[in-house]
Amino acid sequence: MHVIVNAAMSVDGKLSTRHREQVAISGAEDFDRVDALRADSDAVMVGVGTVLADDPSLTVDDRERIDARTERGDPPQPARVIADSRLRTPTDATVYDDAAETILLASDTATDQALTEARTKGATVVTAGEDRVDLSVAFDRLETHGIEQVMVEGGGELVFSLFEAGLVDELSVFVGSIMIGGRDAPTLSDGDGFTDRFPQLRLRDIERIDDGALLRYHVSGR
Ligand SMILES: NC(=O)C1=CN([C@@H]2O[C@H](COP(=O)(O)OP(=O)(O)OC[C@H]3O[C@@H](n4cnc5c(N)ncnc54)[C@H](OP(=O)(O)O)[C@@H]3O)[C@@H](O)[C@H]2O)C=CC1
Ligand SMILES: Nc1nc(O)c(N)c(N[C@@H]2O[C@H](COP(=O)(O)O)[C@@H](O)[C@H]2O)n1
Repeated sequence: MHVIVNAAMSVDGKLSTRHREQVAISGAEDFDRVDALRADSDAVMVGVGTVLADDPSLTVDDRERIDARTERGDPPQPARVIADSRLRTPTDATVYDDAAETILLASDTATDQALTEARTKGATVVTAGEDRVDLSVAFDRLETHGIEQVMVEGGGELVFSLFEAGLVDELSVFVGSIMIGGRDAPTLSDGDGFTDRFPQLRLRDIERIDDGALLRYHVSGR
């Protein structure tokens, strides 16, 4: 599995405000780059925190990119993958529309009722892990669904866990020219944080986009 994490953060490293309300940090050019990255992926993944905060669509917008996917034999849209141990994705969430396949990664804590509801809404549920989703096991199972490249869009809890598990191959982060602040505002990598064996990244390139900077890294490991 090839895993690319992509996110947009303020100059002070925040993904959104302390209210966890979505902030447009990227400009038009960066959102278009994100659309192209989605189109090149088999799946677009977020944590359930992002679904609850943003109610995202996680779909490709550009018609030509959708057509190019079908021409090469891929589904028109990448699958949407949500790390959602207890199946908290609301039944009226946009990810339950029929625009793309939706795969919920759950753990053993998901109740039978929640499993039935999610499946009734049309989602595929993949169970991995006792408490939280075991991301390594879940990714192995996604590979059996033909998913070889995943683009992860956040949020900070999920990004930390992926780095902690050594599952990230590439990171691209757009640094927008705004300051958000707030000790409780989500950052690019939250979770418990690292105290040693910090993940090592190698800067691949820097590009000016909109009024910000796109930083692209290879992840070398811990
Ligand atoms: N600027 C940007 O590019 C982006 C900004 N955002 C912002 O980030 C915020 C949401 O981020 P955040 O709250 O961190 O939420 P996340 O999207 O990272 O979701 C976190 C949740 O995922 C579930 N989860 C399941 N398995 C795991 C695992 N192994 N490791 C970690 N989490 C797991 C957990 O819930 P459970 O235990 O119930 O399963 C956890 O609470 C919002 O404010 C959103 O607007 C989000 C994405 C991109
Ligand atoms: N790349 C990027 N730039 C920003 O400024 C953002 N706020 C985000 N947020 C992510 O995009 C998702 C919304 O996707 P849809 O447009 O609804 O498909 C959101 O959930 C975050 O993951 N990303």
